[in-house]
Amino acid sequence: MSMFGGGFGGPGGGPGSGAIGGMGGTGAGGRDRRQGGGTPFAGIPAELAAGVARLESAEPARPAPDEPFTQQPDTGRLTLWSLLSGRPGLLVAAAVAVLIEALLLQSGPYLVQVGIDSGIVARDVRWLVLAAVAFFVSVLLTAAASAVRIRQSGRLAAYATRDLRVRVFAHLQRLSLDHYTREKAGVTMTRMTSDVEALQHLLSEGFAQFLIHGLTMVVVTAVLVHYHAGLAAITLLLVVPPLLGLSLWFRRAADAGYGRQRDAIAALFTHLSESLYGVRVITAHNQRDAQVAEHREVVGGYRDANDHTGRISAVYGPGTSVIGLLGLAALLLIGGRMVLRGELSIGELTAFVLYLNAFFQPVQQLVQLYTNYQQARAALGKLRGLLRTTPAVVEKPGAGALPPAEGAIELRSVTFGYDPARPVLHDVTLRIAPGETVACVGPTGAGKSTLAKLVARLYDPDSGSVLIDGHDLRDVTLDSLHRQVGVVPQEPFLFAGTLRDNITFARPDAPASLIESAVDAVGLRDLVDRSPGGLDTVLHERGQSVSSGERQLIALARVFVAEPRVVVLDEATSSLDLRSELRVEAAIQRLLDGRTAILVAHRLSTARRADRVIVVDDGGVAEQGGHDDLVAAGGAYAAMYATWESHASAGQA
Ligand SMILES: Nc1ncnc2c1ncn2[C@@H]1O[C@H](COP(=O)(O)OP(=O)(O)OP(=O)(O)O)[C@@H](O)[C@H]1O
Repeated sequence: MSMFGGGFGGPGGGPGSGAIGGMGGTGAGGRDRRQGGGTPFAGIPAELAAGVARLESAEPARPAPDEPFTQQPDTGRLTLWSLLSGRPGLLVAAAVAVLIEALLLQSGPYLVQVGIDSGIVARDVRWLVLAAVAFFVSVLLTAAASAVRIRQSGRLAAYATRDLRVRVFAHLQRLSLDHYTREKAGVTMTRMTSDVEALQHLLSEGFAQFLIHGLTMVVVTAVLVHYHAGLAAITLLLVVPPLLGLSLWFRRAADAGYGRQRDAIAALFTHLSESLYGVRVITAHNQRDAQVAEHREVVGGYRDANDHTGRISAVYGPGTSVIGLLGLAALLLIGGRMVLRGELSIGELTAFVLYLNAFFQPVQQLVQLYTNYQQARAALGKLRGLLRTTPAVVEKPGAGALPPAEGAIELRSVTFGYDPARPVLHDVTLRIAPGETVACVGPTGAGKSTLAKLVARLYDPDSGSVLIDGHDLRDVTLDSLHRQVGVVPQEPFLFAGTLRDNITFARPDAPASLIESAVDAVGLRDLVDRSPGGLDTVLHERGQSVSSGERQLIALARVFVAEPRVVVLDEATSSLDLRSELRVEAAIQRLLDGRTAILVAHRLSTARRADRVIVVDDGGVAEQGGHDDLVAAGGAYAAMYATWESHASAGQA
């Protein structure tokens, strides 16, 4: 198993991801953009450079976040209110605009009544003109209030969701490898895309509309009572109880429905991301039709979830319409009789009908909004769940920095299992001297990579402790640890960015001379010279435009530039040609010079050159010693070596 295998789209860095290539940090390209060079504009023709610079200078500045990234778990609350109240100024401005808009909207029917009763019926043209002008002004004012409301609530939503996205992303950076092994990438993608968008939709439009329509209903009720208390009571009694009953049913049915819809979207994203990531394997194994069939199944699940929510909405929407129209019919009958009896003017009945209509319009809108609200609530629940996930590897509050390390490593009675009930390593005790290179060998799945992961503190032991220079890794800050322990994973991960971005990933401010010596030391000079833009050549996503051997060399250069005191290197098993293999080996040799190193050695040629070999088997260190001594001792290592040697010579023959 690869040191970083499983989980999130291949190799992943640990928390903080200091010298580690992986999930950690922003993409190399992103960082470079902030520094003003590199990726996006490398290779821009000179005649376009001025235009590009102009466009760049017109872009809004995005200052660094107020709060720096910390390793401490996120303990903040996540509620709709916490999202809304983050920018009180915008909230108040939007709320005031909502209030004005809702009140202005209600002036229409009243002005119609004045126009009819005081203008048309009383044959007074001045009142008619006055009512019409007032109507016109109120429409203009409503439009202005509406513009302010849309602008402010849009800004509020944009800020709130940006903060939320950054907060969840920071949390993802904090989570440790166990999370990425357990959780599917597609599910996390859904949290960050579809779920956040559902919230954004509610925050930008939904809440303001909720308030407008809610207020409208309250104001209209008051106006109806004012016009004719008896008529208002009869009408409302006829419509409100069935409306309430129907809404309660919808709430219950929708709750389950929208939760299911969120899960279905996550499953869809998961399948999509996995099949995109594995497209080469799918093609090579001729599984495209099977993938399509599987995707049809997953999409079918999503369709079913949508169908369910669509079905309940189809009952609720028309149901409320019917109730409203029946109410209007009853009003026409009862109100009409009152007009005939002279208890109500014709203008009042018209206004009453218009107001009742104005009472039902929000109900229709609220149905739609309620759907949005339910979706957002389901999304919020999922995001809250993600934020509550605690990393297995946490930094102690008040942990001190690991002082510049000599590089002495010690494992004291370490027991560890991914499932604590089934330990992979049992009571392992090991000391590695500063500057020593130790090669871990042993059967597949014996726990070699696990031992290396514990030294890089990608996991914590279940019992016992791991120490560097006598400092328990749990007592030092993750940042200071990862800066001094460099990890080269078995499958190096490259970011979409330039060669330089990838080499300086762990140390963006590395001096040019160090980058150049890293390139020479690991044997990347050929690649750099061959590439059209030299170090500024843009690599494709996940480094697909370079060979696997070159990816390994770049990963080695990355650690070289980071200058850690301890190197943990999970050697790749991929078969390189002899020349590449020799190049990688020479690069490793140079990288390890003067550093303490743990090599998970799959090639015994690597083990042969180490200061000490440890054979990991049966949950512990079965044998250890110098290569020659172990071969002479005739134990497990000697047997492995004899087998390897005979294969190697057969291969060469
Ligand atoms: N993230 C994980 N979750 C659960 N089990 C794991 C995980 N990673 C490794 N294992 C299991 O732990 C055991 C030790 O794995 P490890 O990767 O340390 O083996 P290894 O000796 O490095 O193997 P290889 O030579 O194949 O790289 C294996 O049985 C493996 O299946």
